[in-house]
Amino acid sequence: MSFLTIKGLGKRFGDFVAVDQLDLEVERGEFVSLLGPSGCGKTTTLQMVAGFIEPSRGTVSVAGRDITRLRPEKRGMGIVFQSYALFPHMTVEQNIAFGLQMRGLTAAEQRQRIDETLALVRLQGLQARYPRELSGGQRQRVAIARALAIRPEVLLLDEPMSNLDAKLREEMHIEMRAIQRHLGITTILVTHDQVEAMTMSDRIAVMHGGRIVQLDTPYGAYEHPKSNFASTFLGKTNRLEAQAVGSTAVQVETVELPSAPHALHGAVHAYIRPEKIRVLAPGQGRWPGTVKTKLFLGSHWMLEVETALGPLRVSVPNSQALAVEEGGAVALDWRAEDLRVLPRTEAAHV
Ligand SMILES: Nc1ncnc2c1ncn2[C@@H]1O[C@H](COP(=O)(O)OP(=O)(O)OP(=O)(O)O)[C@@H](O)[C@H]1O
Repeated sequence: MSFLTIKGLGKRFGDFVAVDQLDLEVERGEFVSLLGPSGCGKTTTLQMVAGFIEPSRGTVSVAGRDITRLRPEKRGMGIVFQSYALFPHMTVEQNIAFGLQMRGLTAAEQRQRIDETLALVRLQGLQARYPRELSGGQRQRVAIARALAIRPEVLLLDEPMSNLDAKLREEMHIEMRAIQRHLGITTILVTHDQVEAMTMSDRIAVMHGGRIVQLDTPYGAYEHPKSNFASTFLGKTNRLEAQAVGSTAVQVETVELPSAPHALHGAVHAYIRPEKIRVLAPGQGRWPGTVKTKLFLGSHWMLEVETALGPLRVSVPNSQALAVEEGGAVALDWRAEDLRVLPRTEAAHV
């Protein structure tokens, strides 16, 4: 049985359905991200799990116990918000100690817990500082320390990295993931940042319109998106308007393209990721093209190539020699199984 179970959870604000019949089972020690665009219902879902918003329907259970009507402070959950919500008039140590005092730990127990937690988030030596005397990254560590100090069974993270600069954010993803694994703490992260979700999660719940439209490993969600929404929201992709032909091909304009196996008929979308396309010398691949744009992005080049199928974005790793310039002729090719096929129309909410 799963550790954290969300069943038929829904929230209406007046006539507006913010979260619609959401089901999710999270295993003990698992890290699951709720990933989706602004307004898809991620935060509302997290707030219902935390107990700050009362659900219109459905239940939340932890270890088999229904906690849907339990007050937030009785749920034993650690929470880190985007704003960190530190107490400005308290030192780092006092911020961390607050939850421990509320739980009645003795002074000696508090001391030990604070020292352990400061070491865990690498903040030793800063316990006497006030939040205003810390950098953004340090403040975020205090917020994480405060959530972890109470040894929660469940950790809820609401866009906790979004105020950090890109480099620090990347470091924190790796560090936070290591801490979460080390403690084996069941975690739900809310984010609209797909890299964040992919780096940290065991599984990603892709959300759209108040529902989970795909629940998968990061690799599965990226490589095998099950909807047009998931396909375009996670990573970059080229989308072709096509017609299904048999079960292993599609037709684009008058051109037939072998594809990954599908069971579709009629109008479809065919997707090919930029990094799945190979750039070859003219005549050496199936699709002749002209390079319209060539951008250097550090780890890779991004090309836009005009072809008979339309403009295609192609990503070429920096490790690969790329002799072609803008205006130059190339040939493109890819493996049939990398051309994914999905229905063109989806249910209204997907
Ligand atoms: N108290 C409220 N009253 C009315 N509508 C609300 C309320 N809270 C949220 N909503 C609406 O519910 C929808 C979902 O909001 P929610 O904050 O859960 O989205 P989100 O996916 O977390 O987005 P973001 O990433 O922008 O925070 C939004 O359309 C929002 O406007």
